[in-house]
Amino acid sequence: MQTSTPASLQAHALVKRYGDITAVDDLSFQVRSGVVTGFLGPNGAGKSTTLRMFLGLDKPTSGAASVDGHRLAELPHPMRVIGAMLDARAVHPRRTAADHLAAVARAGGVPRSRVAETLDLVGLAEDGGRPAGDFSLGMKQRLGIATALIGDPGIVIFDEPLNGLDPEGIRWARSLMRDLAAEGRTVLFSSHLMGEMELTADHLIVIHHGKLLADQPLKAFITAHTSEHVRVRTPDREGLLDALSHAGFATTSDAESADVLTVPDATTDRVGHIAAASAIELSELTLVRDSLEDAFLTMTATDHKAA
Ligand SMILES: Nc1ncnc2c1ncn2[C@@H]1O[C@H](COP(=O)(O)OP(=O)(O)OP(=O)(O)O)[C@@H](O)[C@H]1O
Repeated sequence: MQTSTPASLQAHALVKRYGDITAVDDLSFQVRSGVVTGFLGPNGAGKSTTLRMFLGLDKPTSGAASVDGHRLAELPHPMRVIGAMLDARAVHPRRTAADHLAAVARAGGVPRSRVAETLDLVGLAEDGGRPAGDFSLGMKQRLGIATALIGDPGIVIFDEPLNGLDPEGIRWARSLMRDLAAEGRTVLFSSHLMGEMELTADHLIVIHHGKLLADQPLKAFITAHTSEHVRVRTPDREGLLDALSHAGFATTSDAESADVLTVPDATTDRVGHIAAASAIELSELTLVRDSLEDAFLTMTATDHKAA
């Protein structure tokens, strides 16, 4: 696939109100090419509304959502610049997958040869002649992704692309997004599957109540909003509690199993050494790092209290 000139998405002081509801509230961020950017936020945070404004499907109340420095309406061949999958179910059920893609290609001034290429790319080469209404949810997702890619765009937006995909499909979609970014494209996707986002995204944009909460590399986000602790299991709980306390560690017990202790701000080397020095037997010694999900829940919970 060919990559067009460097592409990016830019939200500038973007606001969208629906009556009394402020769905998007003074949002500014930029999405870079060559990396996979995850768009994260709780239900109702304003993700879909923001994506719709980039695609010209919703008009900002104020501010601007630009694609390659332009409003979408100003681009002569938008489908060759940006492709999106917002709702994979938005396909006529009696139309075949190939006919659906051919109609989209025709409307976008894209050569018909892209239909077979794109069906192949998403693993539907054998299913192009079948009505989309007969497709499973996972196959519809693949067709939605094909629709986004038909114009060979430099920018792709996927809203919940992993919904309905089986484990093999999820792995496929993950590597597709990574490949698209490696080709220099701009990839923005939203997902509620945070484990998947952690495996797929390089960069995160986090919003809550329509406002920007974070715009940073995924690893930096996790480091900034989580902590590490040592989990240690011992048959001599009292002895270890005593030894750790003497060494200045504030230890908490696991609510579910009394023989498990949690030691914040410690290393496994240090805890292992303290235990050995007191001849205390350990049956487990693990450094536990919080996940993206932990980081996200911590951050949105904090913000909720502050709001
Ligand atoms: N057409 C509309 N009319 C009125 N309110 C709307 C409309 N579209 C969205 N909203 C409201 O705007 C807010 C943001 O919705 P949006 O769908 O953008 O959130 P989201 O982050 O995509 O949520 P989800 O993860 O649940 O899809 C919500 O309060 C929603 O009810």
